[in-house]
Amino acid sequence: MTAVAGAERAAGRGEDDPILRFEDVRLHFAGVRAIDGVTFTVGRHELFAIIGPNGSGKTSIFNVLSGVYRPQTGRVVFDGVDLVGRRPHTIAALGMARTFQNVELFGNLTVLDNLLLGRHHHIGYGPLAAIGWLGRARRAEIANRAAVEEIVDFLELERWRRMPVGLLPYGVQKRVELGRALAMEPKLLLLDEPVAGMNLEETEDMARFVLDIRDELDIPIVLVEHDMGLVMDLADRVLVVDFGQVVATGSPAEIPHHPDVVRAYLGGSASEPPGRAGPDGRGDPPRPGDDPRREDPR
Ligand SMILES: Nc1ncnc2c1ncn2[C@@H]1O[C@H](COP(=O)(O)OP(=O)(O)OP(=O)(O)O)[C@@H](O)[C@H]1O
Repeated sequence: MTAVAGAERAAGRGEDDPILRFEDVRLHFAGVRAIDGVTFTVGRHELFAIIGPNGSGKTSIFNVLSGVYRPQTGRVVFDGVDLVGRRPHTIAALGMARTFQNVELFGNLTVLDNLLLGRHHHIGYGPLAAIGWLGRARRAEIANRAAVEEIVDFLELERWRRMPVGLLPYGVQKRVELGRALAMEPKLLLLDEPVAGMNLEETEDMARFVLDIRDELDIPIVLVEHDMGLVMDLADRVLVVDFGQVVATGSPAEIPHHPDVVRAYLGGSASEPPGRAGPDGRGDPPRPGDDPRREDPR
């Protein structure tokens, strides 16, 4: 970790000049209020987690951030640029990279080629130069390959670098997807359930890489994750949403004891200890389908 980044996080100074402002955003689908007036900021050195029961609006927030959904009202300001109404590829080019709940890679391409695809915003030359393999195209290609090799090194992917991604274990595929997002040299990384479906060893590896991205690469991260142990271990701050609204925002130490958070997860009183689906990192994490209160209209 850079000493500056750590000190700034500890002092909470990331919020004075946040990389991201999500301001009073509302996104409705017919009668469903997927996001209902949510506001938060993410600091420039921060690992910010979003948690909530199934159907509470987490993915919708990611989809608004990355331009998949356009909110009816509210502002999303990323590094000084208003994102509402911009297309996903424009937002990606502005420096917001995303991984998905399910692996979205080209299974028949090698690890190296999948990572190179993440560099397409950095190509910087036209088709003629590419056909002629002219100076500019050649230099860019060499630089892109060097950048990709650094990622291979950083994420410890050496032994699989020339293998088709489709043949690799699931945990490695998720790591390649993370690598492809890093290949974009993002200013902000959105991680959508990065350890979903992983075994313990793969989860521990992923946790280590996520922390290294924040601390060594100094890239701020927004994390949506059902694994509460992971969230409480990694996050600087946690936002809890339910029914599209903010329940609480606070440190991992504060959140499990927040009365409204306990109520949101258990539907019980604040004096009840967090239990099976409690956000304390001790109980089983809530899984898709766990929440009996909601029908998914999709
Ligand atoms: N495209 C859509 N059309 C209609 N309703 C939608 C759409 N996308 C999301 N919703 C609804 O918005 C609400 C929030 O859904 P969202 O997927 O954001 O929740 P989530 O917290 O990510 O859930 P999970 O933890 O299960 O992934 C749900 O009621 C969902 O059914």
